[in-house]
Amino acid sequence: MGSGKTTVGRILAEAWGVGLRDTDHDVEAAAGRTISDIFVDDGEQAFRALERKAVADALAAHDGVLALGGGAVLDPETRDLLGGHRVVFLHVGLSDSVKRVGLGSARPLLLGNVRARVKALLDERLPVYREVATVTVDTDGRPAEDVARDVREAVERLERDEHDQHHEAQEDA
Ligand SMILES: Nc1ncnc2c1ncn2[C@@H]1O[C@H](COP(=O)(O)OP(=O)(O)OP(=O)(O)O)[C@@H](O)[C@H]1O
Ligand SMILES: O=C(O)C1=C[C@@H](O)[C@@H](O)[C@H](O)C1
Ligand SMILES: [Mg+2]
Repeated sequence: MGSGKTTVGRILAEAWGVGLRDTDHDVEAAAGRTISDIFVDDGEQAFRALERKAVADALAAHDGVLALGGGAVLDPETRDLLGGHRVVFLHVGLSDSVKRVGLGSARPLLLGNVRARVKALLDERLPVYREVATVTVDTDGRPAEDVARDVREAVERLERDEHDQHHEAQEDA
């Protein structure tokens, strides 16, 4: 949370001339309720199911940058949906994360002691984020523009490599 998905996503979408979609926004639009209300009324499991559907729908319909909810990759089926896509992990440490989300956060998973909750979530999730990511960029103490440039260079490098490998394979055939 607060790693810069929306901010960096917007810069990238503009640079590539594509659209930006955000599954948190899609879930709220589809449910006609806020994420906080969904968590309070129906619980996290119900939210993850709506989120999984939002990710599947977005991947099927949207050819651009997709910002995922911070916990989307915790769901194994959502992780499977991401196979074959470029997944960017914007790494943020405890102190920058807390600064960015604000101590008075309305996020359902941060209720209580924000710093302690962010630490627990980071500890628990880091291994999953690292496993799912094809590109990882550190965001601590760095402007969003610099982060976006690193993501762009890394993704474009991957695409060049894939393109070259594809041509080499064709030449060998
Ligand atoms: N690299 C950065 N350095 C400093 N502040 C940043 C950086 N990236 C984003 N921010 C600021 O941190 C806040 C959260 O950023 P943003 O909304 O982009 O994060 P997010 O990952 O989309 O969060 P969420 O979990 O709510 O979806 C915003 O106020 C944004 O301006
Ligand atoms: O980290 C999380 O689990 C969440 C992050 C937000 O993007 C929202 O998807 C929701 O508040 C849950
Ligand atoms: Mg966001």
